[in-house]
Amino acid sequence: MPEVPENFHLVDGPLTRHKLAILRDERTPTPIFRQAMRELALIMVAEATREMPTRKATIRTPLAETEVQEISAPVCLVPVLRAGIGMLDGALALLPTATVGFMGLFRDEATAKPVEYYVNLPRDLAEYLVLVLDPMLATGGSLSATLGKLREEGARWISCIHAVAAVPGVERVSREYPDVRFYAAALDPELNEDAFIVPGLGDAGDRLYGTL
Ligand SMILES: O=P(O)(O)OC[C@H]1O[C@H](OP(=O)(O)OP(=O)(O)O)[C@H](O)[C@@H]1O
Ligand SMILES: O=c1cc[nH]c(=O)[nH]1
Ligand SMILES: [Mg+2]
Repeated sequence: MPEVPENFHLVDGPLTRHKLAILRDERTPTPIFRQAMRELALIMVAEATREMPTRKATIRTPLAETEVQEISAPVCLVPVLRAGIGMLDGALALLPTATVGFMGLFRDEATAKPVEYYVNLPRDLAEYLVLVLDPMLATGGSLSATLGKLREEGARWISCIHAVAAVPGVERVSREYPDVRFYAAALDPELNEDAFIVPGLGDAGDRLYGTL
């Protein structure tokens, strides 16, 4: 395992490994791939919420008054289109009251640089705990652009959730955004000449939506 930055968290266990095995397998058909991505998102989101700030509240159970803890701010989920949508349903299963913002980017095939085509974020982003959803972190270009936009819009507390991250991308975004937390179920060593993650799982958007 390469040395990882402090703000990168590998979410590793039998269940994430099992889901990843399904996602990585080139024989996995689209509906099963989509289901495994949703399930992996559930696990990853549960892990990322562990660092969310909480506040005390007093409530009554049917028996007595007691002190409880609540997540202290509203949550905004930001899937990076298209592939991030594959994690949205799983995230909403755990955080059903979350607001959803959208970041539309695709990588130019020739340059691997992100091209922005749609942004729709809530006003007052500073008020939210922001969870970015994108299955793949390759060169880090798309995530860097996303984080730049979120900061511009005022976001302060941000965590990012990925299925597979590659070392070059993790090094880039963790250096550029040391106060953001990054979670992935796998950390893959390298990119190929087309900037695809190796071994990776291929093009996550194409595999989710059958556009191979
Ligand atoms: O770290 P990077 O090198 O920027 O690569 C990662 C990006 O590439 C993929 O999106 P893609 O451009 O394939 O768009 P899609 O989701 O619409 O398929 C992926 O979902 C990330 O957003
Ligand atoms: O390996 C990769 C790299 C970028 N985007 C993907 O979907 N897969
Ligand atoms: Mg794609």
